[in-house]
Amino acid sequence: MTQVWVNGQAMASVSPFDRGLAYGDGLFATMRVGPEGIAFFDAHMQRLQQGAARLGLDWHLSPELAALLHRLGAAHPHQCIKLVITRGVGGRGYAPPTPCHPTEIVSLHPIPEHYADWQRQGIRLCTSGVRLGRQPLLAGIKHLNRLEQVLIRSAVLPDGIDDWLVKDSHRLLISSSMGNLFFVRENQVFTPALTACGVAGVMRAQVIMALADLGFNVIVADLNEDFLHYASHVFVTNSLFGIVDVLAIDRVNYPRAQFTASLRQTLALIL
Ligand SMILES: C=C(O[C@@H]1C=C(C(=O)O)C=C[C@H]1N)C(=O)O
Repeated sequence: MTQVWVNGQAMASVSPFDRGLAYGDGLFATMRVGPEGIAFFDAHMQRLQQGAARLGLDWHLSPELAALLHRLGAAHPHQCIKLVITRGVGGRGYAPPTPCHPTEIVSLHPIPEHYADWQRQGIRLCTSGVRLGRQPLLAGIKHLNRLEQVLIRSAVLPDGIDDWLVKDSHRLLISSSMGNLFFVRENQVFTPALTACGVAGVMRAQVIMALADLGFNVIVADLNEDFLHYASHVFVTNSLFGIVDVLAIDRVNYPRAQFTASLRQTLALIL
């Protein structure tokens, strides 16, 4: 059974009037536990803090929550810890309560077994018919409103396809259903800007820094569909599967990049 803590209490429940439930009014982080605790813990907390500021949600990491997360991280290597922060209990309408008392939900999960295969073998993507709406106020943060992703993942993947490529309503390339995209061409690596929609993943930020250290010119920009043909290699990142090579998108095939394996090694991402 999934283990869960609500506001530090094991197996406690959440109010039916919690705004996370009513409006998706909150944020979340999905963190991989490596051999030495939660990977990129500070970066995850920083992104939650930035998301909270964007939503005007008065949340700060407390020593108690940090201690619980670190304790779980130490006790459950190679698992996934999910942290959900909501604005807490509110009345019936949209207007946020002041002050708010955020709800913190921590849960422990296995890492999907096929992610190790994805790392070893690479994956194939196919374009989703669901396009993301553009909302700069929410772009980049990992807020709880994920109905677009639910619609994307509700469709049955064609045979031999592992995940969806997701575009926005302007047909710009944004992400896979759950990871950030990188397109390689010679010494340049391009990744979508995510200023109108999408989630700026913690792994994306780590990979951007590591690529710069390796001497790549990393370009964060709006990318149109031409990039599918312009790129010689493509890979996708998220906090659980780390870095996964993309072998094909629709009818375009890509050889695996030489450097992604060593990047996985450098960032300690190997599953
Ligand atoms: C949906 C969740 O998180 C997203 C999905 C994954 C994943 O399935 O690999 C990883 C990180 C998130 N972008 C979740 O339930 O944690």
